[in-house]
Amino acid sequence: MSKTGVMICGHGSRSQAAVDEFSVLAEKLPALLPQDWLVEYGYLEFANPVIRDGLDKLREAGCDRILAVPGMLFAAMHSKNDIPTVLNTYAAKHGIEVSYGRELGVDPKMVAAAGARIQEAVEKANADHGEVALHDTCLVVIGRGASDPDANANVSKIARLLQEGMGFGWLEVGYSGVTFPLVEPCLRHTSKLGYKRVIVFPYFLFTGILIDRIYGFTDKVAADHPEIQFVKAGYLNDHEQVLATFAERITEQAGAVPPPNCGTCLFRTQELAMEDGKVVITAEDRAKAAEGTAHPALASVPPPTCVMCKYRVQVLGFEAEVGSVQESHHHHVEGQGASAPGSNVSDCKLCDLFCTGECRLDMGHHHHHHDHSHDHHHHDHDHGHSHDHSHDHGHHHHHDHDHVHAEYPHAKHPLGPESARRKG
Ligand SMILES: C[C@@]1(CC(=O)O)c2cc3[nH]c(cc4nc(cc5[nH]c(cc(n2)[C@H]1CCC(=O)O)[C@@](C)(CC(=O)O)[C@@H]5CCC(=O)O)C(CC(=O)O)=C4CCC(=O)O)c(CCC(=O)O)c3CC(=O)O
Ligand SMILES: [Co+2]
Repeated sequence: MSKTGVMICGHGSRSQAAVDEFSVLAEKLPALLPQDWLVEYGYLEFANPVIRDGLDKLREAGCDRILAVPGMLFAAMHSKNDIPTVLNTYAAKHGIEVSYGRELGVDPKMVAAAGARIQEAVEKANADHGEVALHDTCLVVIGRGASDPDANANVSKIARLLQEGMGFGWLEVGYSGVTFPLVEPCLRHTSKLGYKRVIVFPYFLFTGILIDRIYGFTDKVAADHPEIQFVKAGYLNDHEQVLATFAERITEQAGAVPPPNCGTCLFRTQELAMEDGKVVITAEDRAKAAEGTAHPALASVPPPTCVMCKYRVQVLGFEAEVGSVQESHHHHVEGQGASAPGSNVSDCKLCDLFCTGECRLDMGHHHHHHDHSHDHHHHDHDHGHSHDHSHDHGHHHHHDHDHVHAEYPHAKHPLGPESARRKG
């Protein structure tokens, strides 16, 4: 008899409160799954346990089939690159089957959960400050923001479904980082529209550094506009419809047709970071392995996750990224702990009340991914000669930058991360 393990791959944070909230959700999930399935969780960044720890526990408990899911709202860098690389590296190392599910994505259950959080905020504001009609209220949805236009566009889609479903007078969409507009410029624009009440809703799973940033900028703009009621809505957290979506993302992997899966993407070569160097799995090898199976990515009508994927097809403005190598950048910040440098704004020279992200502005593109490591390890980023020292995550063999990561095309947009720069 085969034994099934479930691996929930969370984001992780330097904020202990964020990690605590995630673990509450992960511990509620087994109740929604078949009784004989074992469930573990782990984090991609900062927090412990890391994803490998959870996989170890499942393997040691005798699971020979592992169903992994990204604890992610949308398919961007983490869902499409980091997590599938961590999982496939583990599967290759231990000769165990690890299947990979889809992101939570655009789903009516997620929209219902978001709608409930907004409704709670509206009711509380009406009770505290008197009734304001939804037609006189502007909804602002803040997404995480990524260098993946499909993920960013899906935030807009969810936002529209919320505005239209609930009947708000107007809608604006902003992002907490990477893309544009960021929270502050978004709210400054919103404040010009003449709405009496503005509901700021972070479409986020958990609290953390970014929620503090979103609420922090909201307070800042609100202080400049006493004529407008700014209402901070709660984030998704462990809403029952979020839990139901997670459960579906797990169980659907055990169905007859597997869900679209970035872990077996037939359009990209993948690099696994094994302890003794990199292992390259070419797109051709993956296609060969998929022959004769009913993998949905092979269908003439691609599944939703793949339709607008910048790695599969040319997407306006992102043409350079088709077929780029799939690999993980996150080994540097894995398991550093919730008290990793930067977790405390009081240690920061640039920020007072919350992390604005200004510290990241002058890091080079590669440093964008490797910044945390520079405080702890010394990578000299030498190209083309082999290093004879070894260090724990064993990625040094392929740190030769033999391929270039496309930079986010609008990194310098004035309403993007640049807007956090303190002028003068
Ligand atoms: C504070 C920080 C960590 C720190 O340094 O402390 C942090 C924190 C968190 N991110 C979360 C989510 C996501 N992070 C990304 C992506 C990136 N996040 C990165 C940095 C940072 N993220 C630091 C602040 C940097 C700044 O100043 O803006 C980038 C830039 C660099 C990198 O990670 O290498 C990389 C860009 C990759 C690209 O180019 O696209 C995506 C999108 C994606 O998948 O790519 C998602 C949504 C996934 C989904 O869809 O759910 C959550 C959970 C939120 C929740 O609960 O929902 C937290 C927790 C928290 O807020 O504490
Ligand atoms: Co991240």
